[in-house]
Amino acid sequence: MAKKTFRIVVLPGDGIGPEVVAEAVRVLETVSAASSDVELKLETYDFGGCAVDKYGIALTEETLQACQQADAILMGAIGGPKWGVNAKVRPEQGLLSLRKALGLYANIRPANFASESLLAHSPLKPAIAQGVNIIVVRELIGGAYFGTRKELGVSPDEDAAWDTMTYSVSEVQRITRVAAQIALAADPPLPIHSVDKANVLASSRLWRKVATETLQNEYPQLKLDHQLVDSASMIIVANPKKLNGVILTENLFGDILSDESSVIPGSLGLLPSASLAGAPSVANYAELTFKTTPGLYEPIHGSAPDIAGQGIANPIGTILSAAMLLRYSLGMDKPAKAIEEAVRKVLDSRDIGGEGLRTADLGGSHKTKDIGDKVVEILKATLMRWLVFWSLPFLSLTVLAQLHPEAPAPYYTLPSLREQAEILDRWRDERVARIPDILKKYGVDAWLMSQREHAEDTIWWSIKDATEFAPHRRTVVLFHTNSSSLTGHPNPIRWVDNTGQVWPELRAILRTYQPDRIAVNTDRNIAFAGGLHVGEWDALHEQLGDSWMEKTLRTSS
Ligand SMILES: NC(=O)c1ccc[n+]([C@@H]2O[C@H](COP(=O)([O-])OP(=O)(O)OC[C@H]3O[C@@H](n4cnc5c(N)ncnc54)[C@H](O)[C@@H]3O)[C@@H](O)[C@H]2O)c1
Ligand SMILES: CC(C)[C@H](C(=O)O)[C@@H](O)C(=O)O
Repeated sequence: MAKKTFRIVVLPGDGIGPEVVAEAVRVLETVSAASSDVELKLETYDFGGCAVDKYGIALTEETLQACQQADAILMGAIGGPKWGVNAKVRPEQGLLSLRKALGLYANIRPANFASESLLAHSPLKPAIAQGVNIIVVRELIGGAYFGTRKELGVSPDEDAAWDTMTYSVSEVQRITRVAAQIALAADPPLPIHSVDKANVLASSRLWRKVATETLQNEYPQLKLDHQLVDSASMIIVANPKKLNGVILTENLFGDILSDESSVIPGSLGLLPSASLAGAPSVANYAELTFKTTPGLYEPIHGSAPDIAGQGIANPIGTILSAAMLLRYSLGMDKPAKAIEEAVRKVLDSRDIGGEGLRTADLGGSHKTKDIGDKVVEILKATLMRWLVFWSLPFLSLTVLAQLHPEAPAPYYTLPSLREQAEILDRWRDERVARIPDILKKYGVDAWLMSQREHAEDTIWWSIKDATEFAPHRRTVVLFHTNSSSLTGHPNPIRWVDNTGQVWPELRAILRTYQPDRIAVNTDRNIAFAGGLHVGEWDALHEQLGDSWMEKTLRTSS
């Protein structure tokens, strides 16, 4: 089978950029070489100060075109004193143009500990820093960065300069949706802290209103609070865990707050970032419907001119950016996790079984390349273990065939029907055990399924006993969260009804349990086998009455 090819543009940039990118590139090459179905094609282009020196501009047409055609971009860092704030052409302009041209409106910057062993390096006391897990979701192509501006010395008012901070409803809606998707990807979902300056700025009042409405209307299960940016910046140093979850904020505030929170885990050199043109991919690359989410991935630090050229920069932030690239743009979550695991092992101290490697920013003397070598070594071992594991049946058949060239083709026997039923029931138990968490994730307290013989809910087939063929005359099932007042009852509670007794029992249970939101499967299009059919919906309504039906939430199965 032909390998699926992903095109990755690499922009090493300036200062320590090329040094840290070289290590992340080796990591991606390792993943590509070990994969039997994916090939990562990496192409390097000039971007930033190095492009200013060669071509007079930071972002050439050729580089822009390559980025537009790529599945994802890996960047190092750009800028430096050579092209400082007073320079005619600044590399930073190239980065802003690239973000705008690619529509990279969602900047995701996690701040957490890649290894618990780094706690001592935090500028905060360990008790305050331990457990910090903040993901800043920063709007990246609006606000003061891209509003109209006037420089000093330009008429009409030559003594003045200004920038304007503008936001539209749709710009706030789309970044709020990305924050919500990221919050929902965690289990349980993360709270969202929206940060603004609504007590002063008009654009912040719009931000607060639209973020609130979008979350209330589209993601009512998520928790939202609002913080003013000045107080949020105090909380980040005084009690950062209070902001654990997703910080949703506009471009300029996000630039500042993400730098502030990023130093908590010990060094700027540790943290990755992603800039996306849409919500991160949740599908796997092997699924038929998979589509890449274009994105640019870079460490959160700059070009660190003070240490450039010495081979001592910390490459971890860039290596973790490569992991984010695999996960968010290419749908390759498994190798992404393997990279994160290898990084943790490299950083974990020796007394807990890690390698304890440290670059100078973390008080050590290991070089950039030492860290890359070790990450690659551990990653290779993991990927090799997977390869052997998956090819074991194939290998043993090949060996068998060689030992007995005349032997008939080997075949597998199925287990007995009783053993098959035991296996199927074990799978069923695993599925049902996940349901309470799924209910919590989607913010419902219960899930009610009612059905008749010959009008079965499709979900039925995945939760029934292996030896059951169809629901009885009427079968009603009520799933609940284990943390509810129904703890002690089986989950699900199930009634097989031939006498009509189910309804009083169900009403009694609901009265004791008092769920606020009850999910019910219905499907208007697939009358039978797609959830409740019309007659059963009416029966439910008649038996439960309006007050309970108002608490139901119709979900299409
Ligand atoms: N996205 C980007 O490319 C980006 C981001 C921020 C700054 N910059 C640019 O980078 C240049 C330098 O900016 P700055 O000095 O304010 O910030 P910086 O992040 O480059 O450096 C700040 C401090 O952190 C240290 N540091 C940063 N990354 C490190 C790493 N991987 N390992 C070890 N130590 C590391 C540096 O040595 C320096 O002491 C400026 O031109 C700025 O505009 C670029
Ligand atoms: C280099 C600069 C333009 C950039 C920004 O301000 O967005 C940087 O600080 C960042 O956070 O990536």
